Amino acid sequence: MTTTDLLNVRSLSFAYERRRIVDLWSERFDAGLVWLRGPNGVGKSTRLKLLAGALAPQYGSATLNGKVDLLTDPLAWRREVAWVSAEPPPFEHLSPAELFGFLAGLYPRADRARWELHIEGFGLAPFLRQPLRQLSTGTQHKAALAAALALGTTVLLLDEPLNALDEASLVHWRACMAQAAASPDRLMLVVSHEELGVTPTRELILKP
Ligand SMILES: Nc1ncnc2c1ncn2[C@@H]1O[C@H](COP(=O)(O)OP(=O)(O)OP(=O)(O)O)[C@@H](O)[C@H]1O
Repeated sequence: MTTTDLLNVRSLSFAYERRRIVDLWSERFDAGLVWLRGPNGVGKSTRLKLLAGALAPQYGSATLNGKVDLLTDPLAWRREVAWVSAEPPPFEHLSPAELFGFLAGLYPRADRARWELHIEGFGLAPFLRQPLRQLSTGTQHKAALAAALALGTTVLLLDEPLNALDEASLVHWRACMAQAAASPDRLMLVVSHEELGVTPTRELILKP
């Protein structure tokens, strides 16, 4: 019997100007929660950006479920992959509710009921109608996480998701990661310098 990897990264390469940061990166991922680790500057965020389609690789590609290719099917790829960067979320003029409404129009399996559960879990109800730029760093981050978690994508890429989360939000976030670790058909790929607080399906440690 042959099995197909959920995510197959093949020789992905990227250089900022002339400095090669990601060099022929090949990796196979199954479903679950993967903790991507490594020292500062090793290229963790750059890898997430490449997989998110936010940076274009200079060589190599990646395939989802043996079907959707990063380079040749970029629109289908984007519908299957959500990314929350370590930066404040884009569209700072939108409120958390508007952010989800906007993203829900782009992702075919976005689920409002699931989003509402994360709004409750992260204690975001009082902030739903305020522009993101008026919210605290942690609240903006939670709004981005709540939206991303509800998009129903096959892959969720998260860069330092534990940053700026208060204790109550960490409890909810850890429950989300534990659920991701048990998923049979979705991948949550997390870059974090902090301990996750749950057991990942796999740890992937990058070396300089
Ligand atoms: N826009 C850019 N232009 C030029 N170089 C960049 C740019 N963004 C990142 N780099 C460089 O690429 C390298 C990898 O950066 P990246 O952010 O991917 O590392 P990281 O492993 O996520 O680091 P950290 O743990 O500090 O977040 C670093 O040397 C960084 O200086």
